[in-house]
Amino acid sequence: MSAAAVTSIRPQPLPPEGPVGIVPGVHWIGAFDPGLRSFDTLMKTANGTSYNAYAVRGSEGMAVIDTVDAAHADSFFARLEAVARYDEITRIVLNHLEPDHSGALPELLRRAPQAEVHLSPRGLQILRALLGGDFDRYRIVPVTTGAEVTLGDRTLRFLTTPNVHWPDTQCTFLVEDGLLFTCDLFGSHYCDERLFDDQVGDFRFALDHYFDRLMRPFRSSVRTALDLIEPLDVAIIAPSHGPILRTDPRAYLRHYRRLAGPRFSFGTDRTLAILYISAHGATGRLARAIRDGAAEEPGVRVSLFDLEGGELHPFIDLIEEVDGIALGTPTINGDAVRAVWELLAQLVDIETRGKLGAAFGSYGWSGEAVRQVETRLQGLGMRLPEPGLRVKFEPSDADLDEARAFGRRLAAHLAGRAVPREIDLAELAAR
Ligand SMILES: Cc1cc2nc3c(=O)[nH]c(=O)nc-3n(C[C@H](O)[C@H](O)[C@H](O)COP(=O)(O)O)c2cc1C
Repeated sequence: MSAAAVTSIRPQPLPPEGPVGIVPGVHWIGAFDPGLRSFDTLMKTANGTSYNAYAVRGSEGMAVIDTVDAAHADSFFARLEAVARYDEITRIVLNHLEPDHSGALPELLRRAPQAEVHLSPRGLQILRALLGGDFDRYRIVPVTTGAEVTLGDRTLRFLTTPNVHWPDTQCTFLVEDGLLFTCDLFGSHYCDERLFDDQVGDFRFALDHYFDRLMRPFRSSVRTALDLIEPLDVAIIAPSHGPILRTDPRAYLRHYRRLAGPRFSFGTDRTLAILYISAHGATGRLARAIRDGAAEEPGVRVSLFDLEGGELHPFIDLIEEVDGIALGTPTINGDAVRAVWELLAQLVDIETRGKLGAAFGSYGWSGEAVRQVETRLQGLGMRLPEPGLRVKFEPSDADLDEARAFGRRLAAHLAGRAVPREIDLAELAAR
C-alpha cells in the first residue's frame, strides 16, 4: 500500500500549537497522539488519544498537574513555557504515575527542582523507581484525602482514590473553580484537538469503551472514588485522556455510577451460576445435581449454563453480576478444556475478588482439570470454601448424592449459613 493510501484512511488533524485555556489562569498543556492504535496492551485506540496535563496559576504560585508520555514531552514543554517560567512552578501534582502521565516528569523536575511534588502515599515507591537516585534531590510531599495546598488565591484539595486503575491514583480538586482533575477516571482515548465535550465529535463510545477496558476490573474502587467526588461542587471534569467534560458534569457522574454499579438486583437473594462443559455428559450430570442441591437452599438463585451453548462475552457479564460460580470441566488430555480456559482468561476483565468459586468435573485416570481451575480461581482472588468435586467417569448414584450435597454447601456458604473452609494450594497439591 502506498504512503498516500495510508494517509487517506487516517486523516490526522493538525493539533493547535499552543496551550488551551479552560478558565482564566488554568490551561491545558498536554499533547495529542492521533496515531496511537493500541494502549497498555489492553485496548485498541482507533481515534488515538491525548495526554492531558494542566497548568494552574495562582496569586502565589503555579501548579503543574500531571505530565505526558515521554515521546510527546516536546509538545508539553512548549505549551508549558507559553504560560509559565520554570522558576514560577511551586507545585507538581502527580495524580497517577503510569508512564503516559509521568514520562516527562524527570525532565520537568530537572527544570523546576524547587517545586514541591504532591502524590498519594502509594505513589511514593513508584516515583522512587522512576527517579532512581534522584528521588532524594526533590521535595516530595505525599498527600491524602482532605489535604490542601495553596497557590495564594487558589486551593488544591486532594482525594485519595486508589485502584482506578493503579494503586497510586488520586484526584485533585481546584476548589475555587470547581475543576476536578480526575486523571484516568472519566477518560477517553479520543483525540480531538477541539478538546471540550461540547466541541468534539461523538466520543460517547470512547468514554464507555475506556471504562470497559480500564476501569471495569475495579468497579468497587470506582464506586468508592465516586463516594468522594459526588459531594463536591464540580463544574468541570478534567481527565488525563480525551475530552474535558464541562457540559453537565453531574450527568457524567451519574453515568459512571451506572457503569460501576450492578445492572439490577434480586433484593437480598444471592446468586450462584453453574457453568460447565461436557464431552460425554458425565460433567453435565454432575452440574445438574449440583444445581438441584443448591436450589434447595433458600435465598439463593441458582442458574445453570452449558458453556458450549453460548457466546463467551455474555458469560463474562453474567459472572460479573453473580455472587458465586461453580465451573465444571472434564479432564481432556491432562487439562481443562479450551472453552473453560478462554472463559477463565477473560475473567481478568471484570472484578472477581471475593466472589465464591468452586470447580467440579468428571475424569478418567489423572483428573488434573479441577485442580487447575481451582488454582486459577484462587489467582483471580475468589474464595474457595469447598474443595473441588471430582468423579471418575460416569457419576454413580452416590456420586450424584455427593454432588447435590456439594451444591447445598456452596449455596449455604453464599447465604452465610456455613463456615467457609479455605483451600490452600499446598492442600490442593497433596490431594
Ligand atoms: C480425548 C480424551 C482425552 C482424555 N484425557 C484424559 C486425561 O488426560 N486424563 C483423565 O483423567 N481423563 C481423560 N479423559 C477421560 C475423560 O475425562 C472422561 O471420559 C470423563 O468422564 C469425560 O467427562 P464428560 O462426560 O463430562 O465429557 C479423556 C477423554 C477423552 C475423550
